[in-house]
Amino acid sequence: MKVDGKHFRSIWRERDGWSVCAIDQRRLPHEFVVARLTSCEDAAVAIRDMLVRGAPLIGATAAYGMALAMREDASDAGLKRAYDTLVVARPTAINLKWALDEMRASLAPIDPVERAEAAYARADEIVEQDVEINRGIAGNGLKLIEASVTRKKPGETVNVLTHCNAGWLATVDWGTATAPIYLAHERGIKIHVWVDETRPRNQGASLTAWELGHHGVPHTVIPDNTGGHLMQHGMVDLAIVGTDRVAANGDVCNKIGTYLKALAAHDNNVPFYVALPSPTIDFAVNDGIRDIPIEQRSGAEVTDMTGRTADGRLETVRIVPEGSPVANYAFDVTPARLVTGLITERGVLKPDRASLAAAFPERVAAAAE
Ligand SMILES: CSC[C@H]1O[C@H](OP(=O)(O)O)[C@H](O)[C@@H]1O
Repeated sequence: MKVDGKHFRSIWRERDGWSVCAIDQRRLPHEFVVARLTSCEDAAVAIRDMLVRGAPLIGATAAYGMALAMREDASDAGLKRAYDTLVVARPTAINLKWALDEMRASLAPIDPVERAEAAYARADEIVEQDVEINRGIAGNGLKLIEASVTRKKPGETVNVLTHCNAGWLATVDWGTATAPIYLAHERGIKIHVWVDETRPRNQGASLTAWELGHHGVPHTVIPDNTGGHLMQHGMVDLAIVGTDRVAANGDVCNKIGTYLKALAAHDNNVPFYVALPSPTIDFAVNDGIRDIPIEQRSGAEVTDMTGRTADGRLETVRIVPEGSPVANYAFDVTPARLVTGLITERGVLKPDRASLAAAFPERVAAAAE
């Protein structure tokens, strides 16, 4: 999307034709730094350390990681080593394994001498497919925002709450949860976004607020615990969040705290939507709460905060007493019963197995192979 009028994507192939550029999201919102990935290991570290993050972008980065690997060693052993290196970079977003499976399916059957070129071509397809899918999510989600407009007085603003960052920074472009928001904004609909800061890494405060602000979308950053109060007082017309993995039964895995927002939305009759591209559906998992692996990250993400001092320096400070144990669960799972609908590129679906299978039969078949 736009950064002060200039179009950007979150990841792209450098002009040299082989290295890969990605916005270093650990540096935002204070610095806009573009990192250059030149090896499979670079891609794996970028995913693990959250230089790039967000399920679809993790998948795109892994796809280019496989292409970088094929430049280094296109043998069968090299292909396996690259897959095994990248697939363990983070455990929860299914897009990582989906992208690697797609790359391996394209590369394993062909002559190793052809693999590097084929890998870049397939990775480019995955990148462009993400953008097209997210445009579809935008159009399908827009209908929900337009329905909200009809329920309000003329000229009133539609207030959307979102959690974490499921914006263009979490994908190649457009985002998932933010795609309908950007399209509504472009169509002149008066829209405002309540942005959950999303402790501990503050993807909302640091990334969602940054991208909405630089694209000109009205928004307000709120502490994570504010959403319930806003919903009780009719200040949220709908919630739209992203997801890292949707189980076949419609359970939704997303950033920690999503479940609590869904509970508040259910208690206040606020529509709670989840936006996702079909590669985020895991038809191999039938019970999200039981079977989706929840990443636990370093306690330093909880004990420390990084910010800009009054004189412009970036400083990291400790906010938890030395010696106090911390727990850092990066995701939780919202049961399907709390989800109003799943906004996909093929429409807004009920969060259940039959609806998901009917919309994406090819994904069901692939999971059964
Ligand atoms: C469109 S996927 C966005 C999804 O990914 C985020 O997790 P992380 O920042 O740890 O990669 C969060 O769960 C978002 O909803």
